[in-house]
Amino acid sequence: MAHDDEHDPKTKRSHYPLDPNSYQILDEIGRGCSAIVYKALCTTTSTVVAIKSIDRSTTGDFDNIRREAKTMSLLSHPNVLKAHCSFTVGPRLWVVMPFMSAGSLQSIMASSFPNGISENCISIILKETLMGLCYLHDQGHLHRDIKAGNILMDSNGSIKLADFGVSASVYETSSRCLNLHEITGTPYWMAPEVIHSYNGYSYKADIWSFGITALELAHGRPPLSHLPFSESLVMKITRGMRFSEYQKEEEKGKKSKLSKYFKEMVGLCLEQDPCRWPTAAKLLKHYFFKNCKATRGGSLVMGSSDGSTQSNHAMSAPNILVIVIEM
Ligand SMILES: Nc1ncnc2c1ncn2[C@@H]1O[C@H](COP(=O)(O)OP(=O)(O)OP(=O)(O)O)[C@@H](O)[C@H]1O
Repeated sequence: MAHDDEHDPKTKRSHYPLDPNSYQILDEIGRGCSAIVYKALCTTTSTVVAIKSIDRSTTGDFDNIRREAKTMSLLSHPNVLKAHCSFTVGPRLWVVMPFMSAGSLQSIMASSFPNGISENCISIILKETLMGLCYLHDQGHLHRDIKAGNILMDSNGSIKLADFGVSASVYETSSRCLNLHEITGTPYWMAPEVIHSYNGYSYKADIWSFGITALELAHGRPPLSHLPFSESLVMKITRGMRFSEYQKEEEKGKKSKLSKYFKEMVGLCLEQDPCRWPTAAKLLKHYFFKNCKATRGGSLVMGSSDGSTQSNHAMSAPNILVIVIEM
């Protein structure tokens, strides 16, 4: 049974001290553009946590970062990574959050599934991600950087949407409209309308990135990733990105490993006309997600490279070779 941090009294936000001396840094997990993420032990709660340490001096828009921390601490959904607390430590902002021991889907694929993961697993991962996205949209937030690198998994298979580094709260914009005339996100996953930016960023541009993420999980990399960033942008703008053409190219001479329901679902996300992109709630009702159960209903069991299966805790991302769903 997947463990739900938000509903565990041991991990309630108020239990986490706003004092750096209460955290013992154990390891560096990774580095992003302006942050270092550490695995740490909270000595007062005896809980392992992740701490995102952001350097104020190297971040242009510190307000945006504070918004990230604020947004993360106010959220409460099993599929959205919540911050336990945040506070400043000298020139840095520390954001304390649950530690997701299996890492991101991108790092899991890089170490064990370079050509993508099975459709059965994809359907569960995407359904959980979409439930998190639905919640964010309902709360008036855009994510703006949906990709496998921002979908985190813990050792018992629960999935959380993370990294609000570029998210924006719709309710914090003065006009309360959905046109945020900024280009943010990671180019391969960005919707053409965001690149054009004449329409601004809407909820539905998250849906485009969600569709790109589905393809990333299926093939191990996002479409056009063989091109440099700038070329991939030009291609999207000048030629439009036709999902059917991309899929034909991917499957040239091979038997398709993807079902018609997967292709149909992704096709909806990557419609050329943004008006036709479904909302997250509508997409969740798609047949592709009908028969897959969320992990809290059962448990994600991860098979190791020696062929054995383990229910949880003992697995580390590099050992994950097959993921089977036990219902
Ligand atoms: N709560 C967490 N538990 C475990 N690993 C995490 C957690 N949060 C982030 N990570 C990992 O830490 C690394 C750095 O994350 P971070 O969000 O700073 O940067 P990024 O997403 O790689 O890049 P960017 O700067 O573009 O956001 C990533 O590999 C990420 O998967």
